[in-house]
Amino acid sequence: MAVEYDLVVIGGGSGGLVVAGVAAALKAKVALVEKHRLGGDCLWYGCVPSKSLIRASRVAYEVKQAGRFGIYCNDPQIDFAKAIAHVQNTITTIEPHDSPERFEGLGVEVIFGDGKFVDKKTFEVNNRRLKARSFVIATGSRPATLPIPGLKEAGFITNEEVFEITERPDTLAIIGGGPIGCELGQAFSRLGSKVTIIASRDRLLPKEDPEAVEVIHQQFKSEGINFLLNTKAEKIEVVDGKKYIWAGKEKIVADQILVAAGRSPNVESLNLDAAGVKVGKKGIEVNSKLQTSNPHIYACGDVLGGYQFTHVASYQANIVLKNALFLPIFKVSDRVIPWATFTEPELARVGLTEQEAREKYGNDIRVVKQEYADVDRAQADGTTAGFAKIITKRNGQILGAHLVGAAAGELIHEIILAMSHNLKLSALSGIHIYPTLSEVNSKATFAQTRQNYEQNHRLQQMLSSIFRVIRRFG
Ligand SMILES: Cc1cc2nc3c(=O)[nH]c(=O)nc-3n(C[C@H](O)[C@H](O)[C@H](O)COP(=O)(O)OP(=O)(O)OC[C@H]3O[C@@H](n4cnc5c(N)ncnc54)[C@H](O)[C@@H]3O)c2cc1C
Ligand SMILES: NC(=O)c1ccc[n+]([C@@H]2O[C@H](COP(=O)([O-])OP(=O)(O)OC[C@H]3O[C@@H](n4cnc5c(N)ncnc54)[C@H](O)[C@@H]3O)[C@@H](O)[C@H]2O)c1
Repeated sequence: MAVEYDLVVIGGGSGGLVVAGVAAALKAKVALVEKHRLGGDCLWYGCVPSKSLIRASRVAYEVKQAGRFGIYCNDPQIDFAKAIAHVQNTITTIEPHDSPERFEGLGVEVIFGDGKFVDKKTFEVNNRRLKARSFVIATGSRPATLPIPGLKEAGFITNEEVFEITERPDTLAIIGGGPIGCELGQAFSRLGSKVTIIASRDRLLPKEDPEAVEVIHQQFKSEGINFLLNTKAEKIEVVDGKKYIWAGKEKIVADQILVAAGRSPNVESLNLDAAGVKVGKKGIEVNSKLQTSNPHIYACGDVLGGYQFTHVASYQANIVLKNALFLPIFKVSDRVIPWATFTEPELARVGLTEQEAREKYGNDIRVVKQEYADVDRAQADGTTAGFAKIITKRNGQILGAHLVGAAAGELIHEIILAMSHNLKLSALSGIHIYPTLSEVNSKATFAQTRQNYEQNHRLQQMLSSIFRVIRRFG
């Protein structure tokens, strides 16, 4: 039976927009169904506003720290509402890139509405029944809710409200020590809030290399950010307009509570049972071709509950659109998935951690660590905290890298490129501009070469003998 569309995409965020835009550019007939507004979490409540607020807070911090360079300023006067205005202006400037007009111009039919599947091949929205060769679910995620007694009654904010408050809370309690809790915790602290992060695990950012996280712990302590580890918020009460949070042995008082304790996939309203699409504990289940349990329905992005990043949603979107429009032969690989947490210092990673590499390859691995303090530019900039840790197989094949330090989120791209092209660690030894922070990568390779040389006693003896002989002949 003929169908109206090649592709119906549900959800117009980082994943869905890539699928819809590229498919339309390839001349496929595409409908994009969005329940709210195009752009998704990244534009409205995620990457864009958080990085804009972080920038404002970094300026405040640098002004406060300027004395160490002999530059004396009064403590910065912080107009919080103006910092938020910078955040909102950034969104407004970027938004046209994700606008319905732009996508309609690309040939996508944009339909606003909250629809549902009625059977395995039909999606219904605004009383219209859309039939397509393939569907893509890219509905993203939302903040996970916490069953903490008193939380709802006390009131709280999540990433969906935090970028719109115009009054800075004097005291802020954050539940969750993941990337949202840490990025926003540091930003609010630098903008003048007294911040306490309540984290259920034994360290902040538990998905990251423990040594790298220790650098963040030290920085947070030095900035007066309070964080409680191995602690859960247990109950909340409001007394005289203040929120009191019982957490382990502590009772924290806060003007505002930010919940950042993980994500839930947006699947409930889609009637996925009718479509034969299975949902697991974390999100929609897919195979390596990103097909759901119904092979004509694909899914990508946060709704899978896997790596929840904009660039991963867009990587997956590119696989989905090829499989959905042409032949389902393309597979995702998680060998080279990078990400960065934009605290200061930044923390970036790609590939395996040291522990994962040891579990997989036993003693066939090498770990090389290069401190920022040995990089001249880091000394000049006064950004000496941190290191690059690169994990390789004995033959030099790069398995993973963890950078914590200034501009780590930029510097890791050299390693991502090397890993993507299966280049060995030695590929990073090429000429690097002096003095730049990127020398942290080339110095790591030299450190590895030096380590190898120091362990190779035969080579050292041989060279010694050769030079002895050469010296005899003047
Ligand atoms: C505070 C914060 C900071 C972040 N910072 C970064 C960062 O620095 N770097 C990074 O890579 N990632 C970051 N992320 C993660 C990033 O925002 C997400 O991984 C990314 O947006 C996921 O894209 P997506 O397409 O899966 O979902 P989204 O971009 O959220 O898009 C989903 C879309 O589907 C729509 N939708 C939902 N339900 C339905 C329905 N039933 N019908 C139709 N439409 C529906 C939504 O309205 C939305 O437009 C951050 C996230 C947060 C919360
Ligand atoms: N720079 C970036 O790329 C960036 C920035 C922010 C968010 N993100 C994405 O958004 C996702 C969601 O971020 P997140 O920080 O909400 O989630 P997360 O799941 O990564 O971290 C949440 C943390 O909260 C803890 N937690 C859960 N329940 C708790 C409780 N009751 N009390 C105390 N702690 C509790 C968890 O142990 C976990 O460490 C991230 O995983 C990431 O994929 C990315």
